[in-house]
Amino acid sequence: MQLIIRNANVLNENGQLELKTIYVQNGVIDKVEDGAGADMSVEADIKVIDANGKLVTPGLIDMHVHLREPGFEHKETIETGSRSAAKGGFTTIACMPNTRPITDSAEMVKLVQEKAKEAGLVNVLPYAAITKGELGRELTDFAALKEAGAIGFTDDGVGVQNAQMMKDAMRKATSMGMPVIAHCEDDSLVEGAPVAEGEFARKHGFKGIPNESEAIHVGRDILLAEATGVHYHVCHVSTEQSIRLIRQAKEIGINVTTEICPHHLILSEEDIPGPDANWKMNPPLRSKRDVDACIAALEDGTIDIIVTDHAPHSEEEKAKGMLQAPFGIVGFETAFPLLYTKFVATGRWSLEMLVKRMTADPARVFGLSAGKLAPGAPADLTVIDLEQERSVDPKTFASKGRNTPFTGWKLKGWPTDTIVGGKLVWSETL
Ligand SMILES: NC(=O)N[C@@H](CC(=O)O)C(=O)O
Ligand SMILES: [Zn+2]
Repeated sequence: MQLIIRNANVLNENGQLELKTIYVQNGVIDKVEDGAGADMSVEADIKVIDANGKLVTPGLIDMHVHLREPGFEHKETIETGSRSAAKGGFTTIACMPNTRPITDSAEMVKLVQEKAKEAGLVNVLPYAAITKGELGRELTDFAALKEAGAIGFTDDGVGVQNAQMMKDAMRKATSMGMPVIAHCEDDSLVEGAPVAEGEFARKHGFKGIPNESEAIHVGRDILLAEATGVHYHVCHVSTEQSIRLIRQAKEIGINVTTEICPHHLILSEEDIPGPDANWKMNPPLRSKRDVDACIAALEDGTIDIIVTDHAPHSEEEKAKGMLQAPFGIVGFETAFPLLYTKFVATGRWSLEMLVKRMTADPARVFGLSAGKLAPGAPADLTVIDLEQERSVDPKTFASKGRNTPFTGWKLKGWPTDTIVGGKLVWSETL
């Protein structure tokens, strides 16, 4: 046996917690036994982790992250991003291609994989661009990118503006059994606007980003997905209108899935305290009405999964102010505690639902072998202390990014140990 985790509180099929002992061999879960497990004497070659009754879940999965390497190493590297993910309890992450150069060639996909392997922390799955340079003009070589290991196609960071281009991409992706993942944004409606339309924009004299700039693409692409049969996945959904369209499309059997970020479930534009770019992200914080629609959609399954959209930027870049600073906030190290504190500790959601939307559901949507805690599954596991309470302090982040609107928030449910392929890659006690 390679690793034994005893005293693990594990969710059973009925969503109840049960004490288990998890045995790991060759990077795979070998068996899960009832009970806390004997106080095993330490044998030289077996590592024993005593979870002390803490929650143990399948490793968290994050299907929308920005690792910035190559090209923007001052914001993050694959190594610092992987460490930040591990600290947040994530064992599998899927990284976006908006690096410099853009991940639009087999060579770049391989580079990301090599750097991730060197870091040796979490599983990093690369997305590749839909169009060369994410410029929206010419499709990339989908076959070569798939062959190199890309798991899907996306121009995240920008929307594909041309409908014919998107349709061609979907046709090609369908023929290869690959998903198209879309950042939904119509450029003509958002130019020069740093925040959503609403009270905050009016008060500070900013042009507002309207809801329909997202929903127009969602509606267009649902029709294109219907025509082409592609698996169409909507990035970081944030509006009532997009949700309405996705719900209707699902009802009539169109192959559409979607994701949401913690901040779009917790914050609205009314919460923005002032013109501070740590509150600037894309999509922007919307109205309370949108937040309520997002929560309800996650609860009824219209929204399939939770992602962080971890988007680190340097302090200098974020200090440029609301208009000039880039969009994006970090997400790995606060995601689980935020959602646990806000929705589970308050009794609105079951623990089971939160864990499912961050493990089994992303695995189902993207066909991954991860996401379950059972014999034969990869030994990717997260230990979480549901009782531990502390405040968010960006200075302690493993990420290079400090750009979060959640500084000082007192949260419960902090990951304490992260295991990938049977290897302890992060522990608060290390
Ligand atoms: N979400 C953001 O606000 N920013 C992302 C791009 C993106 O995901 O659209 C980034 O790369 O910084
Ligand atoms: Zn995006």
